[in-house]
Amino acid sequence: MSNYVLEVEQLAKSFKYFQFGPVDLQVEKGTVIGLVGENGSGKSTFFHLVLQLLSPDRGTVHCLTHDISVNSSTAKEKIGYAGNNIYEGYGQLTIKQLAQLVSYWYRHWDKDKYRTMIEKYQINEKEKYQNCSAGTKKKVEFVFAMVHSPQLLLLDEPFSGVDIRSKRKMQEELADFMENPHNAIILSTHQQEEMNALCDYLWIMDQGTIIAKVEKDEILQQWMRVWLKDLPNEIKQHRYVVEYDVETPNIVTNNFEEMEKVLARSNVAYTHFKRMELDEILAYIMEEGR
Ligand SMILES: Nc1ncnc2c1ncn2[C@@H]1O[C@H](COP(=O)(O)OP(=O)(O)OP(=O)(O)O)[C@@H](O)[C@H]1O
Repeated sequence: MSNYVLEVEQLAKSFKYFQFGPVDLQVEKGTVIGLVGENGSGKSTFFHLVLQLLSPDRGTVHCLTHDISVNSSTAKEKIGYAGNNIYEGYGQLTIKQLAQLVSYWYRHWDKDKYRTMIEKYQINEKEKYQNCSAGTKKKVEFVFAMVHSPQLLLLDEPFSGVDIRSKRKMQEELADFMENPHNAIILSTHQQEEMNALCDYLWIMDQGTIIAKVEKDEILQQWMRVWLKDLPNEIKQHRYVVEYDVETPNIVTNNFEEMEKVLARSNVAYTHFKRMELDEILAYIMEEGR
C-alpha cells in the first residue's frame, strides 16, 4: 500500500502572464507541509490545479491512488479544502443552507461534528454567507473542510483574518487531525509562527515552481549566524557559507554542524553564534533559489 496521500506528476498550466510548473511532489501520510512563497508565486494556483478547479494543461494528480481527473468524486471525498472565498458564488445562501448544499457533495458528512464545530466557532447559521465578516468566512470554510473526515487537508491561508482564540482552536483541531497517522495537511501561509506551530516540512514556491523542500527543525538547527575572530578567504568562499560580513567578522552558514569542523580545521575560532528566525532563513533560501 502506498504511503502517499497525494502524488503529483508534471502538473503544469500556462496563463497569459504566468507559468505554473511543471511540479512533481509526493505527500507522505503523517506529515504537515507548509507551502510558502511570495505573493503571486503560485500557491493558490497549486491548490486549484490539484482539485481540478482549474484544468491543468498537463500532469496527473493522485489522491490515495485515485486519479483525480478520472475518479474525481472518490478522490475529493478524501480531501478537505479551505481556500479563498470558494463559496462566494453562493453568497445569497445562509450558512445553514450552504451547509446543506455542501453536505450533498460528501457521503461522510458528519452532522454531529458540523453542529459541534458551528457552536465551537460561534458561527451564526442564519447569517447569509456574503454578509459574514472575512474571519467568519474563513472559519466557515474551515468547518466545511473538516466535517466529512478527509484524509488530506488543503488549506490556503486558513488563519488569515481569524481572531486569536478561534485560531488557537483551529490549530488544536489540526493537531487532533494529525493524531491519525494516515492523515496529512498542506497549508499555505506567510506567518512564521504558523509554520513553527504546525509544519514538519516547508516547500518553497517561486515563480510557479517548488524551488526547495526543507525539513523545518533541521533548518532551524543548521542555519546559524557565527561571529569569528577572523575571516580568511577559504571561509568566505566555503560552500556552507551563505553570506559573510567582514566588518564585524561573521558568517551565515546553512550547515552549522559541518561548519564547526571546517572552522576547527582552518584554525579559525568563533566567539559566539545565534540561531536564525525562520523568516530570515526562508528569505535566504528564496534568494539562493533564484
Ligand atoms: N485564472 C487565472 N487566469 C489568469 N492568471 C491566473 C489565473 N489564476 C492564477 N493566475 C496567475 O497565477 C499567478 C499566481 O497566483 P496565485 O494566486 O497562485 O499566487 P499565490 O502564491 O497564492 O499568491 P498570494 O500569496 O498573494 O496569495 C497570478 O499572479 C496570475 O498571474
